[in-house]
Amino acid sequence: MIKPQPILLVEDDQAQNTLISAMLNAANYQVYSAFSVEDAIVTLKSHADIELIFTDWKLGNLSGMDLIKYVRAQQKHIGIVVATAYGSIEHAVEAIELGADDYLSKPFQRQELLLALAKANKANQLRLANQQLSSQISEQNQLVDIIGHAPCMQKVFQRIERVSATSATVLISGESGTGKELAARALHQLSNRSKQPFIAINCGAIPENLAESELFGALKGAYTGATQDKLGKFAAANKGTIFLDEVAELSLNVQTKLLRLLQEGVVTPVGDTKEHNIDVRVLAASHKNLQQMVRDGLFREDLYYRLNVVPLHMPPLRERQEDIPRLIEHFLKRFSQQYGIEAPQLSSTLLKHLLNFNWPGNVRQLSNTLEQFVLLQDETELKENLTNTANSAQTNALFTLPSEGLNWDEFEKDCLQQALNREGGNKTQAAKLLWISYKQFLYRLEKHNLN
Ligand SMILES: Nc1ncnc2c1ncn2[C@@H]1O[C@H](COP(=O)(O)OP(=O)(O)OP(=O)(O)O)[C@@H](O)[C@H]1O
Repeated sequence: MIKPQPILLVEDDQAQNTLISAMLNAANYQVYSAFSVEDAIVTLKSHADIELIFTDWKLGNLSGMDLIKYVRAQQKHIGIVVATAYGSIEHAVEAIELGADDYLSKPFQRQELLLALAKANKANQLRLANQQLSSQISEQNQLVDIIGHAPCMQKVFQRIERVSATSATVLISGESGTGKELAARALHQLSNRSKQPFIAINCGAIPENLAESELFGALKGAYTGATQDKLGKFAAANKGTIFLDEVAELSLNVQTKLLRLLQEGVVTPVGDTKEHNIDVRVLAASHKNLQQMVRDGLFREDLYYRLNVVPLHMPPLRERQEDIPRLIEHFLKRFSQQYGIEAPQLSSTLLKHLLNFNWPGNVRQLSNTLEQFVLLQDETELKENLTNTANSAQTNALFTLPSEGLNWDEFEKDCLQQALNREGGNKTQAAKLLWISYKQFLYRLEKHNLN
């Protein structure tokens, strides 16, 4: 036998109440009877399982209208059917406008009553499904602290959610300011390591000669100035997550040690002979093309594959313009709270400006721009700044050929020579400076007899 469905019957006429109760009981409803609006509210509060109400319109001092208002204000998923006096269509209209699902005009047949209740049940289910859907949608507007609703961001969210439960290494790519560190933090926060440390390191900011001891630790006396044992970042992040930003900047020597950690789960501090076990999840990021660096012999291929178990690409802001209004709202709120200043209103022309700008510095640039706007509240200056950035980006992007032209061979030779001079004859570094592979660099040196 199907479990009876709880229903609240609100009818102030004792005889009617008993009659309708009997009809409903026979149709497998579990009836809670109330004789006034106040009575009904008390019953609703004490029986959270009630999802259906059948109420009379006229109820002493109050009316069905007050009950509908109360229920809808509580946003409860409750189906409501109202019984109105014969001929009072205006009450029926009012009831529906206020959120009742159906009405019955008195007198009504048993069959009509059951049909109206079935309709209200259906409407109720739809409301519930809609609310679940919209709460899912609003979840997808943001994952931890990452805001984004564009389809490309939804893919990012899905991937983060899928791999956050694992300890898989993730290589996060994307231009500067696209939220790579934010994604790494989200991966950590959604993992079961979230209570353990999250350590972010900018590999490009550590001097090459200190990188090994910074990351893997060092024993006292291992190098000049090591007056005591030094705990490496990996050991500090034990059981947690380490985020290696600008991983492309690590020297080949450090890359080798990192590979050993990823393969064996051990580190050897500088000056130590023993290996130490470390349980750390490694996340890495780079805005450089690591695959190209592998081809150029600047990044270990085996390490690249170890890091790139799960690739995660953060799209540039210009490819998800639809997210800009949401981000603007987020940053205006954040900075106005941070500085205790009321958020300024954006004019529609400024908004258009912000939407059409191509944001070479991505979300970071948008955030900085809005921080300045909150502080200065100067729309003209903001527009000017954006225009200047756009112009300078354009000038930087293009090399201006002198009007008289140039001797290409001489120009190339000059660049090679200057790069060598600047890097003290170090060909690997000189090649990097010119953004060409080491092989290409050697080839060009030979071409110009610069060997
Ligand atoms: N989707 C986003 N939602 C909200 N804030 C964001 C988003 N993306 C980036 N930000 C904010 O923009 C700034 C830059 O983000 P983050 O440092 O994560 O970028 P990044 O890609 O790691 O940059 P870099 O390569 O220069 O280190 C931070 O203040 C971050 O909070």
